[in-house]
Amino acid sequence: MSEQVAIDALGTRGDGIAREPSTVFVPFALPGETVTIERQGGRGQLLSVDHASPERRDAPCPHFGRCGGCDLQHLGDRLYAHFKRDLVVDALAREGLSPEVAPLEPCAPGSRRRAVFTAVRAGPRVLFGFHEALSHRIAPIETCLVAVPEIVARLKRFERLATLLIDRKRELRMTVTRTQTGLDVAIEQTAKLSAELRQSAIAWGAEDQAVARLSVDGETLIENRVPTIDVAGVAVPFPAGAFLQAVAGAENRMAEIALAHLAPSKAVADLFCGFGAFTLRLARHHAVHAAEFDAPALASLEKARRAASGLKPVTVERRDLFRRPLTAKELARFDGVLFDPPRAGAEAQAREIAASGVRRVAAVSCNPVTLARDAAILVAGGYRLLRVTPIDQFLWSHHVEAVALFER
Ligand SMILES: C[S@@+](CC[C@H](N)C(=O)[O-])C[C@H]1O[C@@H](n2cnc3c(N)ncnc32)[C@H](O)[C@@H]1O
Repeated sequence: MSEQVAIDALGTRGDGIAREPSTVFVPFALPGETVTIERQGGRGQLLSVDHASPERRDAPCPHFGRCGGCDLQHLGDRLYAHFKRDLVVDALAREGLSPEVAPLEPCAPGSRRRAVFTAVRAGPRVLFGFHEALSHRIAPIETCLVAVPEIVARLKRFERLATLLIDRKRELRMTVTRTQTGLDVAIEQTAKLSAELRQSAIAWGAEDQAVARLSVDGETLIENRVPTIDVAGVAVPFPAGAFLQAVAGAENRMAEIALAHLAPSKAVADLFCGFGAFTLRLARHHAVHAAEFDAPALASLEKARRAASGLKPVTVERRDLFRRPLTAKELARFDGVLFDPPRAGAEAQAREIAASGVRRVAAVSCNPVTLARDAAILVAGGYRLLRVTPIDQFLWSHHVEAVALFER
């Protein structure tokens, strides 16, 4: 049965929230709007917008509403920037922190250099695209407004490859990354490749010189060029499937902010360093110790470090920083720390930093909730939280990056 409700807030996933007659989350509805919905438990399916907010705009992408990649295209610029900044402000406030929070640093459409596609069988057809929001269903796509043009221009080709290689029972995952030397295409969960399929996949990779490498379940089928990522003038070999900041411009801004803060430091620890996106930038000015769990990422960093010239000393360490964080005692030889953990944050590591004497700390995070928790640990340990900058690395999604700067 349909009902009309008044939306009075946005939830952390960007859904409209109506509180009367009882709380319901309504995707694609905005505060100030009156909408007609059909309730399905605590969620409401939007049937019509009866009174629209002046902050509403037409979504630019034809797949908006079905494709789960972008859920905020209907927000006007002002509301969008406030919403994302507030994700950070509110998470910090819940931990009792109220530092200066800068305005949201914007992100341009067509700048995401990595896309993860899924293909599934639907009867005789193969659906290729992105997951729908909160669903296992796939929304087929003809275009994408957030990915870089080199990726968007080849959607049909990627679909062709996925259709060729998809297993009978499992869904196929394809991660496409634009590197400095071309596209890295990494496929997971394929059928066991027959000699014929293997040849077809290799031919697919050979016929498009924009493809640097094609790998299937970790095995390189064709490498036209070694995929590399440029970090501060150093070409780092890109391990298939390794973590990469999604937008180069966002990575640059995060690095700029963190490096400016750490500039007076002599020796810096870069924790959760990946293949060295911050390590190699830091190493232009400081001795750096880089720690990370992912062995291929560390091997790439090590290779790049050896080949580079003009760097200060860099040491790398494979270490599980959740179980075995650098201890306060080990941190005594550093006067700066940068940490950039996965979404779960760096609770154990934050406790050791809080107990250390390290002068300056920069925290980079893709999750405001765990960032706030870790920030509260540092503040309880005597650090001042100087400033937090939200960065829009994930355009039109409800995700936001942030860089937080601490000092003692
Ligand atoms: C958000 S990424 C940041 C990587 C790098 N700083 C960059 O900007 O490219 C988080 C990194 O933490 C690493 N990681 C995840 N769990 C870890 C753990 N328990 N110990 C150490 N590193 C871990 C991941 O492999 C990944 O490289």
